[in-house]
Amino acid sequence: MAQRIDGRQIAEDVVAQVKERATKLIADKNIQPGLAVIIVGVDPASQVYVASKSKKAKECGFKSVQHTLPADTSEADLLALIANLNADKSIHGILVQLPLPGHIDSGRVIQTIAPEKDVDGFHFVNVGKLVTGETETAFVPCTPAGSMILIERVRGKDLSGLTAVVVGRSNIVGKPMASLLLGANCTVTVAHSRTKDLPAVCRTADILVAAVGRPEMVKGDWVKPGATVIDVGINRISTPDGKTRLVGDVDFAEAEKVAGAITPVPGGVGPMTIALLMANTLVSAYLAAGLERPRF
Ligand SMILES: NC(=O)C1=CN([C@@H]2O[C@H](COP(=O)(O)OP(=O)(O)OC[C@H]3O[C@@H](n4cnc5c(N)ncnc54)[C@H](OP(=O)(O)O)[C@@H]3O)[C@@H](O)[C@H]2O)C=CC1
Ligand SMILES: Nc1nc(=O)c2c([nH]1)NC[C@@H]1CN(c3ccc(C(=O)N[C@@H](CCC(=O)O)C(=O)O)cc3)C=[N+]21
Repeated sequence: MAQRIDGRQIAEDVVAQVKERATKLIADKNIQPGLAVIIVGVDPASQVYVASKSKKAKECGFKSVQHTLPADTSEADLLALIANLNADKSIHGILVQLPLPGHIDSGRVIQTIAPEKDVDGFHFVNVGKLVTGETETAFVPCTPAGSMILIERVRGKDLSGLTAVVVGRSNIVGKPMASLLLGANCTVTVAHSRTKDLPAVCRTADILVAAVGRPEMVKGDWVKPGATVIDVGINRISTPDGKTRLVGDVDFAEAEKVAGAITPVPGGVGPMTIALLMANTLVSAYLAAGLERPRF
């Protein structure tokens, strides 16, 4: 049976480090890291995530502000709020919860966030830095960055020469995940909906990352024996008793019989995403103070 990677525990370790360094920044420099989260409209699932982000930020000793805007907020009003937060010295991180309502151009919104406050790592400047290896000053998207920490906990820091397969090519998860693995000297394949014989491609992977949004798509016989499996998927499905439950993109019951190590859903990548958001906000505050970048 595969080792179960405890994302909740590892996320707690990261949060504890963030909190310690935030306390030091406040004591030594009188700078309190500040995170602003913007949510437009009231999607229940988004509200849960946003609430847990604000709670974690407070736990870390950050200033935490939340802007909840009505679903019919104009793009101009949202851009004006971002401009205010860009200019606000007490705010080091700005996160606009995605997806946004259809009448708002999310690309324009993301590119309006000052790159040095873009703790999601979605701005072109940060994307470019990641792809070119400028990781000293880049913000790396939280989900892939958190997934890398989980991979390193299992395989060690040296991933050179390992074969990695990332299923999914979104700008939020798949592409930055592939960049990080390539930066770590893995041989990387990015698979997607047009990939031929996906099971065979997946079976080549020493490290298999599933970021697809299809409940339990990756089956046990897609997994190379001993592989490290990172399940990014968060899918809410209905059960026969009329309730709902969260499942990943990997068929956990099957895959854990074959994999060397595997993340559960919930309790795997999800908590790491929130922990890395805190880490990125701390990094932003350190860089704004002219201090050396903390590493996680
Ligand atoms: N744990 C966390 O913190 C986070 C979890 N998530 C979850 O991760 C999952 C992926 O999110 P995201 O990247 O935003 O999703 P997107 O919908 O943006 O991207 C999905 C990707 O999967 C590919 N895909 C879809 N169907 C198939 C298929 N049948 N076979 C192969 N590839 C397929 C798509 O291919 P194509 O490009 O060809 O369409 C696309 O590249 C979701 O479940 C989401 O909820 C997301 C963010 C954070
Ligand atoms: N600008 C932006 N940045 C994001 O990072 C972002 C976003 N928009 N939009 C939505 C997605 C999704 N996302 C998750 C974060 C935490 C969990 C998480 O903590 N999940 C728990 C379970 C939570 C539950 O029970 O519902 C777990 O997996 O254990 C999941 C998903 C961040 N996202």
